[in-house]
Amino acid sequence: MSALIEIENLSVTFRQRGREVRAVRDVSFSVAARESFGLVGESGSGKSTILRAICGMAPVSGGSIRIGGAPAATGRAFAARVQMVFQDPYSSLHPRRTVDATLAEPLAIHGRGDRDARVLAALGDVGLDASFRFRYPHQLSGGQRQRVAIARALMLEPEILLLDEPTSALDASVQAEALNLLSRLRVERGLTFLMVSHDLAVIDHMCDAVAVMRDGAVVERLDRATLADGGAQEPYTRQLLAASAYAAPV
Ligand SMILES: Nc1ncnc2c1ncn2[C@@H]1O[C@H](COP(=O)(O)OP(=O)(O)OP(=O)(O)O)[C@@H](O)[C@H]1O
Repeated sequence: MSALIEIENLSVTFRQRGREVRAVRDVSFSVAARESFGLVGESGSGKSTILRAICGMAPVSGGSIRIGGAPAATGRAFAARVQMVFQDPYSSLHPRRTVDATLAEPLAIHGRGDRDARVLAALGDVGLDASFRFRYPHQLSGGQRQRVAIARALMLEPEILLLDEPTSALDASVQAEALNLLSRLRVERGLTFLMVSHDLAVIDHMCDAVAVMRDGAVVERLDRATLADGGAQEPYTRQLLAASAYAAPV
């Protein structure tokens, strides 16, 4: 099976006040259709920048990003295939827009009909009943807000979700519910996930394979079984494992 997401020798360089920050250095990995792939690493290692580069929101200075064999692009057709869910739904949802308006917006932009039915179905898909439809973000809990953000990302029926620490702003119990919701939606809709987390327990729960990043580069790639067996080779990965709450099964 050919890869759905192919990242080859990707470099991203920010220029700030005459100084260059090489946030991503020569990174390569690929993600098969319906796979869930994780990017882990400490803060500042370049994980979010890779997701942003895929969406055309970071200055790519080398290498290539291909989606379904074609160069990643911006624009409507791309947005319908690839959607992003951010860490903090409070800042990613418009404070003065109701849930209804938030969910209907992508439909209007892309000229999709059946507005009301699609909005209600989307709410149901993320476990929210119709009473949430006309609420504003401040009238929702953190977990409910993230459900709305996930529903919005799914409105155009994308193939790929880019998930940037999607549950790290949530309490532990709510976090588990949101992860279960994402897992269920992935299976039901045949989605492909590329997920950033600093938490190896989350990655272990969600991902088939993972790339470990440090200083903008991938230091190790592991599949889930190797991660769970404590088979990481790189000292840096072992440090991350030791530092996270993650306990490998014995
Ligand atoms: N717009 C920007 N301008 C300049 N430098 C940036 C910009 N965005 C990110 N960087 C830098 O790029 C590097 C990688 O940042 P990135 O956000 O990708 O890391 P991360 O691994 O996702 O970290 P975190 O887990 O804290 O989100 C950091 O050194 C960061 O300061």
